Amino acid sequence: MTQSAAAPAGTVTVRVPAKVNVQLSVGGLRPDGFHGLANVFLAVGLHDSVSATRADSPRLTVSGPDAALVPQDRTNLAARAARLLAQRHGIEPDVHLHIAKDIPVAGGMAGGSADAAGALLACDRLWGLNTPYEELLALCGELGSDVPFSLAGGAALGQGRGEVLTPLEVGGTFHWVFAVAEGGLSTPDVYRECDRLREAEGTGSSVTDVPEPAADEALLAALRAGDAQALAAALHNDLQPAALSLRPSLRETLAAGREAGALAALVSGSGPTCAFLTADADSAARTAHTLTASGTCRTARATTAPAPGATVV
Ligand SMILES: C[C@@](CO)(OP(=O)(O)O)[C@H](O)COP(=O)(O)OP(=O)(O)OC[C@H]1O[C@@H](n2ccc(N)nc2=O)[C@H](O)[C@@H]1O
Ligand SMILES: Nc1ncnc2c1ncn2[C@@H]1O[C@H](COP(=O)(O)OP(=O)(O)O)[C@@H](O)[C@H]1O
Repeated sequence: MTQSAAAPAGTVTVRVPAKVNVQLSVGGLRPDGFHGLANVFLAVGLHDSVSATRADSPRLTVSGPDAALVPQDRTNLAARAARLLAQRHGIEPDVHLHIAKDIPVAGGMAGGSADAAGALLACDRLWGLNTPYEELLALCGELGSDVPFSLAGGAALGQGRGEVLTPLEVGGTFHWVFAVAEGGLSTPDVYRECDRLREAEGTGSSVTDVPEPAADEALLAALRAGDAQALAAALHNDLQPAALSLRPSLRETLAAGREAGALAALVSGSGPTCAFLTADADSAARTAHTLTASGTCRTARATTAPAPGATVV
């Protein structure tokens, strides 16, 4: 049975970061259709904001240059998050969610996951539920593999399908540039292509063929030390060959960033956004400028990491 929600408030707005995977090691395909991961997430300073306002029925709006690319029906991850939270507390999901979208859509930067985590926290506060953090994290895990990290932010090792988090220490600020591509890539398609490439190489792609992935100790030490050179040497993404196979033009984007002076270049998660680690803020600004002018991406943006997780503003 449902009851009406208590503790009315005006509007609650939550700011949520995008992520880059500094290590994405992909194990074999599990019987449940997911891959076991050693996924080292780093939250970066590109954000969406999710606002929750009381309403008579569920409603969702999206603003920002890429708003048209975001589903505005019940399939939106933010709307799903609100329904899940309401259902767990036996209340109606009557809320107007507004997403101010700045994270590239279908870009391998967990924008949808960010909106889900943001909506969960915003609705929790709007409805006066004050769900314990560990319970919010568990709800995030039900919504998607990357959603718990969007709530947590900072840096973390994601195991299982990425949802089992261990927070990681970061000893400094890292300067990144993100080259945003024209159009997105589907995450399931990229995992499927990874499996296809592994089969074609003759290594096999199932859990019995692929060794269980583990975090790279040198990479974790580089994060702890805030050492950009060491982190650059350790960056690794097992989905990169699959993303490049589906979108060969990304090779030119990666090359353009390296030529512009980045310490290292890699595809962000499932892509097609490309990520460039640079030595400092000046180098990041120069790299972003050169990449934008190169014509190998739609735009390039400089920012820093780590960023805090979902935060009520
Ligand atoms: C690849 C990563 C890297 O952080 O993110 P993106 O770069 O796309 O943002 C993640 O693993 C994406 O996580 P997320 O986008 O939350 O995926 P989910 O909704 O849980 O799953 C979508 C689909 O991706 C595939 N999937 C996802 C996670 C995982 N560990 N193994 C998988 O094979 C499955 O086909 C699944 O049905
Ligand atoms: N709030 C949302 N923002 C963006 N995409 C969403 C959202 N809700 C559902 N989606 C769907 O999720 C897909 C993946 O989007 P996104 O999370 O931005 O990319 P990625 O999984 O590459 O990080 C989109 O193509 C879209 O259909």
